[in-house]
Amino acid sequence: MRNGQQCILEIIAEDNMASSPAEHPVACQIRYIKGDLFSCPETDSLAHCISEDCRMGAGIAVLFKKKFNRVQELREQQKKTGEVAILRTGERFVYYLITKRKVSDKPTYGNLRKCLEAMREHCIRNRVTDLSMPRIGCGLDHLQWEKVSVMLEDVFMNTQVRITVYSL
Ligand SMILES: NC(=O)c1ccc[n+]([C@H]2O[C@H](COP(=O)([O-])OP(=O)(O)OC[C@H]3O[C@@H](n4cnc5c(N)ncnc54)[C@H](O)[C@@H]3O)[C@@H](O)[C@H]2O)c1
Repeated sequence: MRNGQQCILEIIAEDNMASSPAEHPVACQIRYIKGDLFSCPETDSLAHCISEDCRMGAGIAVLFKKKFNRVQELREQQKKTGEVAILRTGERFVYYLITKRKVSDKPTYGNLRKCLEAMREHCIRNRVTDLSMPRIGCGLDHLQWEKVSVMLEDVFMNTQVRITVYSL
């Protein structure tokens, strides 16, 4: 026969299961700000897209290279398309989504998604709560923001990560 305490514990456990994230997905709402990405709080982690060779000769990547440099450190991580190279600087992480092999290639939505999933796993493991980025993949790389934003919301659903997207 069960004692009262055990019974209460079992009810709490059932209650917790009923409100599990799988049954009540927590939507990821992207916040939009018009302005320079680098005006975001210094504690926000940052993300943008590059190619495997880590050449950052055009677009917003040039600004990342100027601000953080450490290109050799990024190259030494030897990340491939679909993965993410990462720098830690102060309290923030800077994510370099490797969305394509060469600078002259164009990324696929599938590879961008793999990069976002890799970044999500790192964010979760490292308790990243605030992540700022430009409209990734949608400038020189010609992806469509309507599709990329839906993908971002989907990948970061059920996480504690608040995403802010800056555009000029
Ligand atoms: N030769 C090269 O090195 C070369 C060639 C092609 C592309 N690229 C670069 O471009 C590729 C990434 O393309 P992408 O479309 O993801 O990026 P992107 O075109 O650099 O930028 C994405 C979006 O961010 C916007 N943006 C630019 N500066 C700012 C700012 N300060 N604040 C907020 N928004 C801003 C920009 O207008 C665009 O809509 C990478 O390969 C990267 O290295 C380099």
